[in-house]
Amino acid sequence: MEGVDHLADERNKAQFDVSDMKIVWAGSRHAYELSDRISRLVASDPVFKKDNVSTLGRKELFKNTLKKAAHAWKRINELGLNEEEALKLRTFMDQPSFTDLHWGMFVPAIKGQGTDEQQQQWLPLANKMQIIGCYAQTELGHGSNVQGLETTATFDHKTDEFVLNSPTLTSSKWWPGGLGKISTHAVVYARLIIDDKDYGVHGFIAQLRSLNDHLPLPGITIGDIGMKFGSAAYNSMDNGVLRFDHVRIPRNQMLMRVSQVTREGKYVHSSVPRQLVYGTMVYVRQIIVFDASVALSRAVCIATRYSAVRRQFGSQNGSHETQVIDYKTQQARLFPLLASAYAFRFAGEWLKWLYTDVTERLQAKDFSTLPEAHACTAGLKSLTTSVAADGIEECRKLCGGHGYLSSSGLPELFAVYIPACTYEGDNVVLLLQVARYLMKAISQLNSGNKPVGTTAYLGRKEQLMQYRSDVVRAEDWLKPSVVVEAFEARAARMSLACAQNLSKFSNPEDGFQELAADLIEAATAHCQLIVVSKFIEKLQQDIPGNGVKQQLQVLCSIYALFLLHKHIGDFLTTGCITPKQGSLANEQLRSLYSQVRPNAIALVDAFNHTDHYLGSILGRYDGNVYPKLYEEAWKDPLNDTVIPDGFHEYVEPLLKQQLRNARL
Ligand SMILES: CCCCCCCCCC/C=C\CCC/C=C/C(=O)SCCNC(=O)CCNC(=O)[C@H](O)C(C)(C)COP(=O)(O)OP(=O)(O)OC[C@H]1O[C@@H](n2cnc3c(N)ncnc32)[C@H](O)[C@@H]1OP(=O)(O)O
Ligand SMILES: Cc1cc2nc3c(=O)[nH]c(=O)nc-3n(C[C@H](O)[C@H](O)[C@H](O)COP(=O)(O)OP(=O)(O)OC[C@H]3O[C@@H](n4cnc5c(N)ncnc54)[C@H](O)[C@@H]3O)c2cc1C
Repeated sequence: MEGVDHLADERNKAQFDVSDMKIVWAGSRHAYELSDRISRLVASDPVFKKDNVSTLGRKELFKNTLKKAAHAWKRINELGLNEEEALKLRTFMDQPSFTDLHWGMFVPAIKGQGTDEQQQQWLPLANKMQIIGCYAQTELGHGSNVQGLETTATFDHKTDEFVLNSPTLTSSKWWPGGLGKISTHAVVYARLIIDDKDYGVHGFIAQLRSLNDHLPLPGITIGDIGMKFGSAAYNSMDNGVLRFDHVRIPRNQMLMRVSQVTREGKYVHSSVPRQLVYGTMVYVRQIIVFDASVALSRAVCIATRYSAVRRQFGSQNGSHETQVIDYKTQQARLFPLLASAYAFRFAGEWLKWLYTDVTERLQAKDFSTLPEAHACTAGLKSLTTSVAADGIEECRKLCGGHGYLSSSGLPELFAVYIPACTYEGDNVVLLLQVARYLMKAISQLNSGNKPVGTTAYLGRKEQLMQYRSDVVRAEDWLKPSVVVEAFEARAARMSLACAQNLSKFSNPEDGFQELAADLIEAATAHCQLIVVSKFIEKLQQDIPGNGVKQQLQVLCSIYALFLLHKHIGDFLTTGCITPKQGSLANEQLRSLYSQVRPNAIALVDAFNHTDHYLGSILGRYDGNVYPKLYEEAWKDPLNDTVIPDGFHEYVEPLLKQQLRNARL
């Protein structure tokens, strides 16, 4: 029934004020109002309609994306939107496009690695979109191993230029988004060669296409790398291939904040750490953590609303069947994901703070927190994207058969989201970076170097090795200090065990390779500890709103105890808890699920997703699922005609043949 709220009863059950929770989720009243206003603006604009994208062919899809990107830019200018509002508008457009890389990586790379002069030269052009840029780092042969890149930038003393070259097939740039068809410029990562000496990988600004006719400049071979996973998904993006055949660029197009090449061809390294060449990745990884909470929240919102609408079994004397959300198995699969979406939101908020702090310190030439920022962004990017990707697929299964329909929104969300586990650093490779950071922190304990930041707990090594949980009742697991101590002890013991095993190898690198699987488990335990701790810290703040804090406390406990239950092997084998304490945690978890149940719909309403952004019939705000599913089926192009194309050509002759055979 149109106009009826089928989920009204569910909404009435809520024990907290959903409008206050919306503000907590958004981060502030300002962020909520901005997000609410821009999401509605996009939803009401017919150009941003997206319900047909999954039936478009690649070329049509790409053209449709260009149209939307251009329209977004037009609206941003017409409405005079600021940077924050413009970013939201592009987010709610919800179709990956070249502009993501232009604003998300090209511009930040120039800001982070360019000198003041270079910023003055390039940023005004980029900010007005008079040039469009991408981030060309990965090659056909190397992605994770950045030091292994093969593209060269050789200094020519005579002409004061660099010569960009792709010496091998494997040195072809491969993957950069926006590169394939649209970018006019790129930040290209290449090995700097001066007088036959290799100075390693540096960033260079290169023009790729003419600003007059958009054709590739001489010496440049460029194109799209082809279809990717899914139908629409990331195929709206022109991930590209690029080869240079001795292409010349002026010397001042090397990004020179970290190191410089003088007119005389002298290489000068400034006081800035060389790792700042990787700074754009740190910036984007931090955004990706926040984005993981959004992606997961969309899937959870769809699965939760649909689970309240869907009924199976349990009818007695003609009464309603049971809502599937009331099945304990459904709750045990769904509610930890709901809790994770909130947990990642707060971890993302904290990471944004950490990133801002490290950026301010860098300006003041304090580089001390850079390793911590790298380890935290790498680790949390890995943890949150893996959980979000698996979580979206779990939400599809939670919606049964209808979850597999394109109109559920879940297949598209999954297909577009899963590369997050790979781009900006493969998740395993990034966890190994965290493990290196942890092993380094442990190796420095004996030299009196007190670990700080997220590794501070390792400084209490002796105490954590003695730790035994004192939980005696299920409710004890609700105490934040009890949870944090157990997670700290587990993480510390796993890391210390790795460090001890590493010390048995004469060559530490051999040991690191051999123990890599254990090391990533230790790194995961460390990252989970960070997320749990940041959730608990959030709850120590003043959180206004009727019942809001109580709901968040329940979600925080679910997040922590679900992890404890899932990784019970770690907690038991490290001797942090006993089997009895493990089963008490599980008992508490069951009780927490029952507490979430009446609030579940309101907790997903608090994400404030519009129906346009969700793009899901199963997740509609009004819960009017069946009539809309039925209506949508008839819109499929196959239903344009009663008899499909090809029937007369291929199937009818078969049927006729059978008929003839039968008559004979
Ligand atoms: C305002 C607008 C915003 C718009 C929104 C934007 C959209 C955002 C959403 C994104 C959505 C879609 C975008 C998708 C686009 C995808 C883009 C890409 O994928 S770009 C390519 C990304 N590539 C990678 O991530 C490669 C992964 N590999 C690496 O990062 C490294 O090479 C590494 C770390 C694996 C290798 O390290 P290794 O140890 O072998 O090498 P080094 O010798 O280089 O390092 C030694 C030393 O340095 C430390 N280190 C490493 N990395 C960093 C870093 N980034 N920062 C600081 N320090 C770093 C390392 O720990 C070692 O330290 P040490 O103390 O010596 O042990
Ligand atoms: C959709 C998408 C968009 C992208 N956009 C861009 C872009 O705009 N610009 C850009 O420059 N790049 C981009 N990339 C490339 C991306 O950054 C790389 O694919 C990513 O960094 C992973 O590197 P790889 O492909 O070399 O994987 P590989 O390193 O080859 O990984 C293959 C396997 O090997 C494992 N492995 C690798 N090294 C180790 C190790 N040391 N120890 C243990 N296991 C290891 C990995 O875990 C993985 O299982 C994009 C990629 C995708 C999918």
